[in-house]
Amino acid sequence: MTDPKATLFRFRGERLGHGDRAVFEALDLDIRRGETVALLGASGSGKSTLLAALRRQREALCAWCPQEQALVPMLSVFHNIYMGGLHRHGTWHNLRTLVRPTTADRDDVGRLATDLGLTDKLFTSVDRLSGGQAQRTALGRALYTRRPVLLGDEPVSNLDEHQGLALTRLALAAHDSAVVAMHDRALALACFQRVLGLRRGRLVLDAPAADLTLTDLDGLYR
Ligand SMILES: Nc1ncnc2c1ncn2[C@@H]1O[C@H](COP(=O)(O)OP(=O)(O)OP(=O)(O)O)[C@@H](O)[C@H]1O
Repeated sequence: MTDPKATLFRFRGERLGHGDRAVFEALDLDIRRGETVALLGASGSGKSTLLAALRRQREALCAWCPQEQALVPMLSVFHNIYMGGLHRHGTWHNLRTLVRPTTADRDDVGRLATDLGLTDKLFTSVDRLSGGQAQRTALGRALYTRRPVLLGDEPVSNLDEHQGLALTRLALAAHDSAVVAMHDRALALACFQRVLGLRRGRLVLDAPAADLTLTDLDGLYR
């Protein structure tokens, strides 16, 4: 991927769904490298289905932050974030980290935890975190993969407005490209270049965020 405008994701008349059930009957969509895309639409409109399909196209490039988080509750914030970087180390290093992390890894993950406001929770197990703290841990695990394309499914939905804005900016700054599903229309317009709007498995809006107002987005929820 040397061309900064190269196509990153491409769908042509594609059917996307779950087993026999089609969510998108015939999706046409291009997303180029370097774009930051907010994915909006009412619950059930197909955002997660589309994100999963994007991930299947470019799995090795994608930092994945799923809605269901899939954290390991009995392990610490440190270990859950560290899991995002398992692929960068050998099996022995990863096993050893479970018991006794190196200073270098503690510092590396610790810096990220500080950016996420989790410094004092670094060695707290995830089952003792608030919903927002757990969500920040899941975002940390995605950031720690250090892959160039962020795919996020409502990654800051449990955070207050200010923290949601700050951490969205932090996450976007750490990636070349991003596609992030959300319900916060103001966040979409404030942080992303392009907005895609879905309604019942159809792409009904595709426009630069700079050309849109909050009112333009209301139609997606009617
Ligand atoms: N595993 C599944 N099996 C069958 N149908 C599914 C599955 N997951 C989602 N669906 C259906 O696909 C449609 C789109 O769901 P999807 O999760 O993509 O929507 P969404 O826009 O991400 O919703 P939300 O905002 O609630 O997360 C819905 O009608 C949903 O019921």
